[in-house]
Order: sequence, then C-alpha cells, then structure tokens
Amino acid sequence: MTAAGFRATGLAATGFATTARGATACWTWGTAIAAPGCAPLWAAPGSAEAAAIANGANAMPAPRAIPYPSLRRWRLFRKAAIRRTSLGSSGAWTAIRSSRNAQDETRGSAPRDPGRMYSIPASGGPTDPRFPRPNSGIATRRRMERSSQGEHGGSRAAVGAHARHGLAQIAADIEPVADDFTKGLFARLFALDPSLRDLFPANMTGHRATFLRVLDHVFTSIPQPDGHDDLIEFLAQLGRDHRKYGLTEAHYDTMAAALIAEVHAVYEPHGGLDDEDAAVLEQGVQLLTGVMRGGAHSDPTPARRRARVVEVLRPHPGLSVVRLVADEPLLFRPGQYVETQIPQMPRVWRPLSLAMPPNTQGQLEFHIRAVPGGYLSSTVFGETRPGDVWQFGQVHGLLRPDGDRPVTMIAGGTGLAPMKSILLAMSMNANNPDVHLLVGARSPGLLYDSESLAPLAATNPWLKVTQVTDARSDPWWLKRPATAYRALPLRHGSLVDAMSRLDLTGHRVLIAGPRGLLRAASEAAVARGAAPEDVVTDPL
Ligand SMILES: NC(=O)C1=CN([C@@H]2O[C@H](COP(=O)(O)OP(=O)(O)OC[C@H]3O[C@@H](n4cnc5c(N)ncnc54)[C@H](O)[C@@H]3O)[C@@H](O)[C@H]2O)C=CC1
Repeated sequence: MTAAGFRATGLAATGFATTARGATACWTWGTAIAAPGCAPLWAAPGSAEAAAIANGANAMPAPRAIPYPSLRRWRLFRKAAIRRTSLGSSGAWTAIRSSRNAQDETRGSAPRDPGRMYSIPASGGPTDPRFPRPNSGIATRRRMERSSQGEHGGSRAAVGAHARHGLAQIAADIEPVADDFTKGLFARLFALDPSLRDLFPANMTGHRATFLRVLDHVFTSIPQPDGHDDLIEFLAQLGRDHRKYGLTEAHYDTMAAALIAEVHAVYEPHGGLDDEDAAVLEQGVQLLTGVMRGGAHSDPTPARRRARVVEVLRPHPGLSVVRLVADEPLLFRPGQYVETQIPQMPRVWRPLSLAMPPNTQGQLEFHIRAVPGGYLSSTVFGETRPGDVWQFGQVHGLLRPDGDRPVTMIAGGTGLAPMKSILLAMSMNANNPDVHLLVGARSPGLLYDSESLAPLAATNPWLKVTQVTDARSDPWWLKRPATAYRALPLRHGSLVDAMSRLDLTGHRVLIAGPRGLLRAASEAAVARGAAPEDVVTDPL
C-alpha cells in the first residue's frame, strides 16, 4: 500500500490511503488519517457491508425515504386527480380501516369497521373540469347538485353521484379560501389544546403552506386508483418527521377533530356537507392522522439529535461553514439533508445539506450562504458561535450514485455540500464509477472549496472536477485574492451552458443548488440524453 496522508489548508480536511486497488480515505477536519481500515458509519463493524467495502465494493445503501413531492408535482398530480377522481375500496381505504381498528384495539374496544367500508361507487363520471372555483364554487356546486337531485333532496343514487367528487373535490373547494382555512384550522387547533401552541414557531406562515400542500396531496391521492403505498410511506415519513415537535398520540386526535371541524365550517354557509361527503372526509382525515401517528410510534430512533458547534469558518464574506460534533453520531446517507433547529430560532426547523459523510466521531459540517433577508441563513451567519447547541430531526434526500453507471454532478454554490459528502464517502471505496463534478459560482473567488476538491481529484482517478463561473472577475467586496481555484480547470459561462458539451446518455445526474438551477439543469440533462428517472434533485 502506498499511503498519502496530508493536512490541507482552508476547508480541506481529507486524508488518503491509496491502495493498489484504488483510493480509500479517512478524514477529519484538522488531521489526515491514512488508515485503510476506516469503515464508514453506515457499515457496522463486522457486517456484510463493512466486509464488502473492505473488499472494494461500492456499498452505498439504497434510499429509504420517500421525498416530499414538489409543489409543481403536487399541482399536476392534483389536477389529474380531480379530472379522474373516483372513490373505491382501495388500499388507502384498507389503511384507514386498519388505522382506525388499531386505535380501537389500543383503546380496548371492538373494531369499528369489522366488515366492508362505505358503499361508495367504485367508479363514476369525471367531475366537471370547468367546475367554478373561487368562493362561489361551493355554492355553485351545491346548486348544481341540488338541481340534479331536485331542490329538496334527491334519490340515494343522486347523493352517491355527487359524493364521487369526494376528497379531491373538497381539496379543490378549499383552495380558493386556503389562507383563511389554514388560519382557522390552526386557531381551532390551538384553542382545543393550547399546549400545542408552544410546540410550533411563532410564525406559522410556512407551516400553514406546508400543511395545505400535504392535505391537498393526501386528499387528491386517496381517490387515485394506485400509488397508495407511496402515500402511506409519505405519511408515515411525515409522522416520523413530526416527532421533532414533541407531538403525542393525543395531539393527533386533536388535529383530526380540528381538521374535520374546519372543513365543515367551510361548507357551513353553503348548506353544509351531506352525510356521504362527511363520512368520506372523516376517512381521509383518519388516514392522514392515523398513518402519521403510526409512523411516529413505530420509529425506535430518537426524535432529535444534538450537536455542539465547534468551529465557524468564513471562506468568503458571503459564506459560513459551520462544524459541529454530535452527542451521538448521526445516521444518514452521504448526499442527504437534515431538519435543523438553531438555538437563536427555537421551534423553527430548516433543511440543511450535510457536507460530510457520516462518521464515528459525530462530526458534521454545513455550508450556509448568507441570503439577504433569509430567515435562518442570516441568523446563522450573524449569530452562530462555538458552543451553540443545534438540534437535528429526520434526514431526507435521494441524491446518490446508482451502481456502476457514470455520475455527473451539477453543484451550484452551496449545492456543493451534498456532492462533497458523496465524494468523500466514495473516496473510501476501492471501486467507483466515473464521476464528473461541475461546480458553479458567480465568480472565481466564490468557488469556496477548491482546496478540498483539488486534492480529491488529484488522488482519485475516477473523479474529474470542472469549475464554471458566470463572471471572469470577482466583485469588489471579495477582498481576499482567490487563488485556490487555479488548481482545477475553470470555464466561464453558465453551469447549464457547460452541460451542453456533455453526452449524458446512461449517466446518473445529481443536481443541487438554487431552485432555478435545479429546473434548468434537469431540463438540460434530459436534453443531453439522460433518462428523466436518472436525473435527481432534492429541492430543499
Ligand atoms: N440539495 C440541494 O439542492 C441544495 C441546495 N442548496 C441551495 O443552493 C442555493 C445556493 O445558493 P448560492 O450559493 O447563493 O448560489 P449562487 O446564486 O451563487 O449560484 C450558484 C451557481 O448556480 C447558478 N445559478 C443560480 N441561479 C440559477 C438559475 N436560475 N438558473 C441556472 N443557473 C443558476 C449560478 O450561475 C452559479 O453558477 C441556496 O439556495 C441553497 O438553499 C444548498 C445545498 C443543497
């Protein structure tokens, strides 16, 4: 074995032990460790994975988490659902029943739904795509239904016909009054149980928006003919996530009661929900809260982890690198992000990408760009000091290589963090697929981590790094003359333009950075031959 350990400057913190088969690495922030036996945290000592890594296999585990659907995906999904909604005895309904029966069993009573579920037709005609929406929507819908039933109620069949609109239609009816709805819902929730107020941040704007998206997703997914496994896993994951707020089982009952009451309140001025819609609503809400509760209950891992800030670096005036040591090592996959709470903003949780792979020392690193007016970033930037204790909830994220296929990474600004975590982890394997990292910044001096990337590229033959900057020269406020980037190839232009020279057929394409870049680079990747399912982003 030829060992090449070193201690680099700046942010670089990588030590390599080069073997005949390739390069493995162990690293710590300050000191390089040339130790061929370093096993990553996800491979328990003595496990088959650890043995596979020792034998040179690329042993990154498969992802477990279901991603949160993006707002766009939700909207598309939802539109499709409203067009072809139907309620049936689907897997989702079975889940509702199991969840309700499980609750009953824990309460010691007989299951409520021993037989079949509600006799709602399994399929029906599509809802009217021209269905009127804002404010007058509900009233108009009721008028339409009444006219089809006779003004003073109609046949059982007619009631069934409008019940087919079901949950997707309730979601559509809520949309025009979404803001008032979520305000009313949380006011009702906190009135029912004032202790809940202390678990959430003072500013509920983000929460209300997120809650609405979740509700919309659930209410439009349930009537779908398939995809219920994903929905159940999504809700279970959401329940696991919500453990960080300290929610108890009773809180879920309160939430269910508040939600049902608030939906009824929306329909109240328009004649109220009929019995079938009310039953459908209750089932949907039971599914939502029941599966979340089950997900939370069945997770044996701690709801929160803690880590202490040990170092805050400022590679350039617009960027903080925060390093922490956790009480207990965090379990995550390289490339993932973690829900984070800082002491200056209690009860506020934000996703941050981990810039190091998991390690037994519990070392964590985050790259945080100061965003003018940014809620968390500016606080971290101005106020974080060594000794601060940060808390962490669930980890998420799907950025990862896939088998032996070549990988192209597109990292814009601090979008480099998850890529660096993956690359450091890969450098511990003897065999890796070829990786081409394109890292972009506004100007050369903003390429903040070239000091780490240059030695990583120099010692790992499978890795190629290309830097891309929009401008050729640095802004006036960047006083430190930047030179580290000169160790790696540099192109000028946009990151997306730089992709135009690549053939991405058969490549796994991982993209991280500003939202605009995620969108533009995803389109460019597909245009350059990548299969859409191989283009992976994690919009934070
Ligand atoms: N997993 C992820 O997707 C991660 C995302 N981030 C996010 O990345 C962002 C990084 O911000 P900064 O460092 O200030 O980046 P920046 O604004 O300095 O831009 C970095 C690079 O992205 C390109 N870019 C920016 N906007 C673009 C657009 N609309 N279309 C095409 N290219 C675009 C720029 O040309 C530049 O090459 C933050 O918003 C952060 O939240 C950070 C870490 C992980």
